[in-house]
Amino acid sequence: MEKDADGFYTAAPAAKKQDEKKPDEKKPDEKKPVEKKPDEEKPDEPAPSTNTELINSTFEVSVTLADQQADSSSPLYSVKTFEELGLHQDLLKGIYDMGFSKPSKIQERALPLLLSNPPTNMIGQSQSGTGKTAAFVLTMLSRVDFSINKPQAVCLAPSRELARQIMSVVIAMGKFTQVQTEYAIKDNLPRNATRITAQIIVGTPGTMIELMRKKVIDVSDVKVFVLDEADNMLDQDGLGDQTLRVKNMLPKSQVQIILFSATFPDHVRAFASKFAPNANKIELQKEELSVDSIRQFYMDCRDAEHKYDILVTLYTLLTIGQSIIFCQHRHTADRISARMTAEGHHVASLHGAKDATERDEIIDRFREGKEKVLITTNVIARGIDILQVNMVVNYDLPLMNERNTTHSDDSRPDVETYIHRIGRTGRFGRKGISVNFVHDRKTWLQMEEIEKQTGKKIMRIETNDIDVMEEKMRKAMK
Ligand SMILES: Nc1ncnc2c1ncn2[C@@H]1O[C@H](COP(=O)(O)OP(=O)(O)OP(=O)(O)O)[C@@H](O)[C@H]1O
Repeated sequence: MEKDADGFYTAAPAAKKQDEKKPDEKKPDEKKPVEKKPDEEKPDEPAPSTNTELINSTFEVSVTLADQQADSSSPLYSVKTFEELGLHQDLLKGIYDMGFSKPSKIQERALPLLLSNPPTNMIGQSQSGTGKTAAFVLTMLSRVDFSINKPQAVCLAPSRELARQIMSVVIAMGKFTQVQTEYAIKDNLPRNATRITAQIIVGTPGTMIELMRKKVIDVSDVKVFVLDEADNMLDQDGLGDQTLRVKNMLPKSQVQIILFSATFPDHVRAFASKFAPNANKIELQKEELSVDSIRQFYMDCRDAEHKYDILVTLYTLLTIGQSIIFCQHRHTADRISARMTAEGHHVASLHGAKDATERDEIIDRFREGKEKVLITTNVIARGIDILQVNMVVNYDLPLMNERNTTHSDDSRPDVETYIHRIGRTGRFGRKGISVNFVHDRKTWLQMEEIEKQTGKKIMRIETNDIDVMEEKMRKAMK
């Protein structure tokens, strides 16, 4: 199969891990109030290594995997082949047609468990960009009886953008099968639709509930229920209620429940075990949560306005590959993009307040590389797989109060969302960098908490000398 313009199935060599240190004495003293941190307060960091090549998204996957074989701790490492995983010939053809030559570690470990009979539930965790989608898509495709024109597999995702992406994988992997598919996302079906006969349905919970309630989706033959970004889908502060309603509409027995995510915070893990009883579990240790191919940085900004100035200064660097800029609020995303556009820069903004058609157009343009810089909110923090994205900027750090609107004063950092946000880059062994903007004591402490919880160093890039800043960034991107 030809690769799409969005370059879904290409890969580049993995980044080498850097052993860099942020001097401890430069962190604010916990006991004393911390002043704003002007750049000159801290010495510069050691320059990152430049001995790797620029990301080349036209490299074939086999190159990446050959590289990865050497490191058995890599989430991309595998000793098995797809043939050994017992997949149907038509699915093998689909996989190879996508350019996959070997399973990744999560695929190697999860697929035998997912495909064994009788079907067993699964709670699977693996870092961002390591191939979880293929694991659950292959399971759905393997379990569907193509001679029956009724829904048999239902997959929920937290955003329409992710649902559309998952569907593109279903279609690509199922290319040599007779699979029929349908979306359950807003404004997709005609209002008078009466019955979906497709075997695999991918959507978001609200629309899925509506279609099941109206019996447009007949659930009686459903045998696989997948939650991608499962911790988010089950979180009572998020989509938990809706997801539970969908589950309660499915047949009580016979349904294999499959939960996948890069993160499973403790409070969700317990609920996940009830939601998917007796599940096989593949879990990550806390220190393994994010991949090492993402190099993390921060920039000291004097105040909120300085954040904007720095972002504008970074513009050329943001467009070397593609970049995603995450903001806390929709209005911030709109305001920054309007201002940058007025100043002659080319950026796009995407958030949940835009209508469905516009959202689809924006993400498609970004996928195709027609937009290089996307300013957005948490709406695309999870799952979105665009291989050319080599930089993520946390213009605002993610906070718990965005997740839980009933606790609007909760300014603790949302570490899970942080892990997912930076995971939009550095996918399947590619290199990527993330940059956090911090501008006062509060944001500094939030970032420090993220660093503590993820166990990964976040290195400083100075902002007081633009040339030095640019130079460092360019090096980091190599
Ligand atoms: N076995 C494989 N060989 C080569 N490329 C692969 C393989 N499996 C997956 N990929 C590619 O790796 C990229 C990341 O995969 P995927 O989107 O499934 O990651 P993920 O684990 O679901 O990430 P996230 O946690 O961000 O949702 C995709 O572009 C996918 O096509």
